[in-house]
Amino acid sequence: MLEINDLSMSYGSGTQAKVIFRNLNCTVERGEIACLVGPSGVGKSTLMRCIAGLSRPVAGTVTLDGAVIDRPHKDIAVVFQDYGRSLMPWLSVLGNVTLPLRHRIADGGRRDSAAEAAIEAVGLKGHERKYPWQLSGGMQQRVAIARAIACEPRLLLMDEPFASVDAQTRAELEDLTLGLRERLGMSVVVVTHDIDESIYLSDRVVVLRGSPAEVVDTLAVPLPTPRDQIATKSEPRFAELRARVLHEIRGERGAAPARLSLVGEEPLQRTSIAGRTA
Ligand SMILES: Nc1ncnc2c1ncn2[C@@H]1O[C@H](COP(=O)(O)OP(=O)(O)OP(=O)(O)O)[C@@H](O)[C@H]1O
Repeated sequence: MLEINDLSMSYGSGTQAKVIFRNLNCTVERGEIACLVGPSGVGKSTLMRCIAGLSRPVAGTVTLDGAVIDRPHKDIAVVFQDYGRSLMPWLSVLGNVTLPLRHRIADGGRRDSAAEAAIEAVGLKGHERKYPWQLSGGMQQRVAIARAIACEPRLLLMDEPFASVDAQTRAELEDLTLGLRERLGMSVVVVTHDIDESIYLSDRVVVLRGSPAEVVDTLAVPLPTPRDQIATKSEPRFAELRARVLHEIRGERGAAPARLSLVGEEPLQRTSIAGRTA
């Protein structure tokens, strides 16, 4: 559904040009959650901006169901880390969620209904008339998620969405994201620094490393669904995947745990950087 084809991106020009990534390839299937992980500064947010159509790559394409994305697209919604800056403090919860619908749904009643449904879906029913500053950080991020899903996107992009909330709220928002994907069937791409989170949320973890960055591995996550914060994270395969992702991020590929295929019912599926089974 989402295809990243030979994507190259750099900042600056001439001798000052800094190449962030070159000829990057990756795919995300319909209804799949993929997490992008990698060292700080590797280019994860830059890649997300290209996928969102907010930055123009210097070469290559991003396509959504075959259509080239070269500007913001109505079927792609973005949730950023900093809910404090992405919500409008002078608008109520309902006003914030309604905002992007103004250009899409002409009828005010229908617009409010769509926004109210999204607010209910993120568990904020009853808070419609409050302002962002009257809500906790986790609730504000729920408003940002409601605003994103109110548009019924085919692709939801989340850039370190839970980095600014406490651990308990983070776990709740992870489960909310999994539930929304289940209900709405959209594809989701998440940038996260939290390796446990990347495995818990993902169908696939995409590891970026290097300068220019490369997709050094794409790991299928064959953990049962629905996921559970305690049961899933207690699985031996969860610990194996965590070790594997950490090794990949650190560039210790040769040191990846040898027990991978010995624990659990099935060996972990390994896919190549193009997403093909290796
Ligand atoms: N607008 C810009 N102009 C010039 N350089 C930039 C710009 N945005 C990002 N960079 C540089 O591009 C590189 C990749 O940045 P990016 O924010 O994409 O990395 P990241 O992997 O998301 O980092 P982090 O995990 O720390 O958020 C960094 O060296 C950064 O300094």
